[in-house]
Amino acid sequence: MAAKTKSDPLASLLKDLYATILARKGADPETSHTARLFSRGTAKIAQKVGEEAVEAVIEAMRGDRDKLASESADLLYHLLVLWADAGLTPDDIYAVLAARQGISGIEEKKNRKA
Ligand SMILES: N=c1c2ncn([C@@H]3O[C@H](COP(=O)(O)OP(=O)(O)OP(=O)(O)O)[C@@H](O)[C@H]3O)c2ncn1[C@@H]1O[C@H](COP(=O)(O)O)[C@@H](O)[C@H]1O
Repeated sequence: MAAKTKSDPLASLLKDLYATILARKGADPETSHTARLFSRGTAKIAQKVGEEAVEAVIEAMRGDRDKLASESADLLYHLLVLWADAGLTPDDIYAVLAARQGISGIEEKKNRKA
C-alpha cells in the first residue's frame, strides 16, 4: 500500500519539493526563500504555516477556489519546510496516514494516547 502511495503524482511532487527544500539548508538567504526561512528559525517557520493555513481557510469561506488552491500550495510548501526543520520526512507522515487507512476517524480518536 505504501509503495502505491509513493508512485502517486502528488506524492512524487511533494518528495521532489522536499528534496529541493533540504538542499536549501545552508544556502544563501538572499537568493533562496527557503534558506531565508531556515535562517529565521523554527518559530518563524511555524508562524508562516499558521498564517498560510488561516489564508487558506479565509479563501475557502469566501468561496474563491482559485485562491484556495494557491493558498493551499503555499501551506503545503511551508508545512514541508516545517517538517524539514524538525527532521521529519514525507515518508514519516505517509506512514502515519497509512496506519490510519481503513480506520474510522471517530475510532482512531478514541484510541489516541492522552
Ligand atoms: N513552493 C514554493 C513557495 N510557495 C510560496 N513561496 C514563497 O513564500 C513567500 C510567501 O510570502 P510572504 O510575504 O507570505 O512571506 P515572507 O516573504 O516570509 O514575509 P514575512 O512573513 O516575513 O512578512 C513568497 O516569497 C513565495 O514566493 C515559495 N517559495 C518556494 N517554493 C518552492 O521552493 C523552491 C525553492 O525556492 P527557493 O528556496 O526560493 O530557491 C521553489 O523552486 C519552489 O518550488
